[in-house]
Amino acid sequence: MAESTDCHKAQQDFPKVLILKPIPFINLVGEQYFASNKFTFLEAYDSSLPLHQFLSTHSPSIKAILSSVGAPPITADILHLLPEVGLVVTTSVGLNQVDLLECRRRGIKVANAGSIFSDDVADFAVGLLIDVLRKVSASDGYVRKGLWATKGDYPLGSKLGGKRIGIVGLGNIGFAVAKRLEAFRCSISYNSRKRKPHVSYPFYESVCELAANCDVLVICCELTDQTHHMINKEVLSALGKEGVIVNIGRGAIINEKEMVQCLVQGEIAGAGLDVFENEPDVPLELFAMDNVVLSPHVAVFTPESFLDLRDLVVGNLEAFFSNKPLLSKFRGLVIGLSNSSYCRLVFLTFF
Ligand SMILES: O=CC(=O)O
Repeated sequence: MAESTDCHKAQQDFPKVLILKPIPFINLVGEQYFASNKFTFLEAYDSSLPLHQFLSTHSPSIKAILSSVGAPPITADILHLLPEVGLVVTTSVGLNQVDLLECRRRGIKVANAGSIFSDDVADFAVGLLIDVLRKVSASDGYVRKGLWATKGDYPLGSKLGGKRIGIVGLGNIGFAVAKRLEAFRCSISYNSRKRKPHVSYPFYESVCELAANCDVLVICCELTDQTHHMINKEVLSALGKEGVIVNIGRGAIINEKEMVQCLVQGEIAGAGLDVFENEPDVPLELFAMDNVVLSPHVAVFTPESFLDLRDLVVGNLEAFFSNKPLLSKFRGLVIGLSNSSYCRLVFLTFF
């Protein structure tokens, strides 16, 4: 009895890691998956208290935050209520839900999911593209509705091989998409914040110019103030009537209203979309289009990648609570691949 009381007390003394919203797909592995004997989680979403009150009540014990896609943003206001926080770790690659500048100002370290999901996301991007070009989902629907027997052949799709692919954001994921599409004999060019010195693919400084010289745009960049609505009517018109857009980045990188208009008016040929501006809401017009393939923000990972995610997230938290550097594996990738998120991570963890 005394032992269990001691154990309970020890747990109460553990530093707390705040979670604002359940981690996506946590049901695949169970809540205990990220457990450790170095910290305990504090789940704000289980409390009946209003968030601000909850945070103020627990603020002295909250030393870190675990965030994820779709979780409430980690804003300057939230951080202001949590002066003891020294680390924000995310299960996502994207860090758009975290106020990075405020973290830097407060000396808070930030760690994302690094390259763990790059292969999964890249596979999915290629899958979406093949689906749009070769009408896989659309012809599946045709067969299921019994239309093959009554209406005859379904229109043929377009060949992937030989297509000119424009990668927007040549980070880890962009590279993985490019490598896969090279194997399909596509030609690759890219737009990024800066030309990559060791990359031989043609670089376009303007995304509009890239679009004008490509058949397909694959959006792989981060959502930032600079990339918000970067893909607009002008870019889509430059892509042209035969052009296809694939988005596995973030919905708001595309001006969704203008993209829908372009699709309705046949100003581009099709789209493969895993992300949307106001998830889980998807513009209704898209539902009726068989040149558009839709998925519910699932490109990101597979159950197989969860194990690596656990090692990285728990490893980063344990390292932080043991006053050790965040996982070195992570930094190595950062420097080698110069993905923009990683560069930020290096910046934030080395200041
Ligand atoms: O979209 C998913 C992620 O950023 O991990």
